[in-house]
Amino acid sequence: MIQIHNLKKSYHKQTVLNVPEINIPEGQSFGLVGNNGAGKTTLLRLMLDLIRASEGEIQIDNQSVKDQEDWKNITGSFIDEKFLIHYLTPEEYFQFLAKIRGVSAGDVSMHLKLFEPLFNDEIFGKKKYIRNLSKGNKKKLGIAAALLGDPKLVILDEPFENLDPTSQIRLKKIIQQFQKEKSVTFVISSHDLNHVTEICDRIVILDKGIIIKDMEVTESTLNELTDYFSSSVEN
Ligand SMILES: Nc1ncnc2c1ncn2[C@@H]1O[C@H](COP(=O)(O)OP(=O)(O)OP(=O)(O)O)[C@@H](O)[C@H]1O
Repeated sequence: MIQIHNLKKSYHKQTVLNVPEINIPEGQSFGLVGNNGAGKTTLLRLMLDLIRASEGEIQIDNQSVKDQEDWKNITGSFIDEKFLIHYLTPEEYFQFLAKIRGVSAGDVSMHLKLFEPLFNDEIFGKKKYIRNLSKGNKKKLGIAAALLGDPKLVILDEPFENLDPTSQIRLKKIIQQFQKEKSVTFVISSHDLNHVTEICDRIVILDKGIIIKDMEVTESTLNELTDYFSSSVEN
């Protein structure tokens, strides 16, 4: 689904990301962890052609993200609040998305039904503009939007950040449902080691833009991650 080759990103001659090779097969849930400034968001932004690489290439579904367009039809994403349209209400935003993604009103309603427990009656029917939603509720809306229209690939930057504990558990269940029933490929960055090991099959640790570990998730992965991040505390 995603192929990364010789990827480098530099700012003012300083390399912030250097990834020789990553291949993410279809249906995999790929987790990205690393301390602040490790390069996680940079990698996700490069995947979505929001910034341009200094060297190298990313392909989604065998298409170069910087030169081709069709990959956009199969990709859903939520990186930050800038992805939303703040002067719309959530209802208007989903009507807009339905139009551009060719999703029927019935399918939008069915989709939003899946998110009802997560939305907790705080997002729709409140006559509020998106700009007036809380940080956590904006995030919930953005994730629901990313998953609309049966995307084959979904890219999420820190989806659990700013969500209350109940919402984190509800979101995890929704992601697991999409993994099981729709075989969506996920790329998820997170600082939450527990959640990321629960929902991902593979986890990559980035540090200063470099891949430190690339692990298939097993029963021992959470301990390995905890050991890795604790050792940085001791050093
Ligand atoms: N536009 C920019 N100009 C200069 N440096 C940048 C720019 N964008 C990102 N960087 C640098 O790139 C590095 C990686 O940043 P990035 O946001 O990808 O890290 P991250 O792993 O997502 O961190 P966090 O966990 O804090 O969100 C950081 O050192 C950051 O300062």
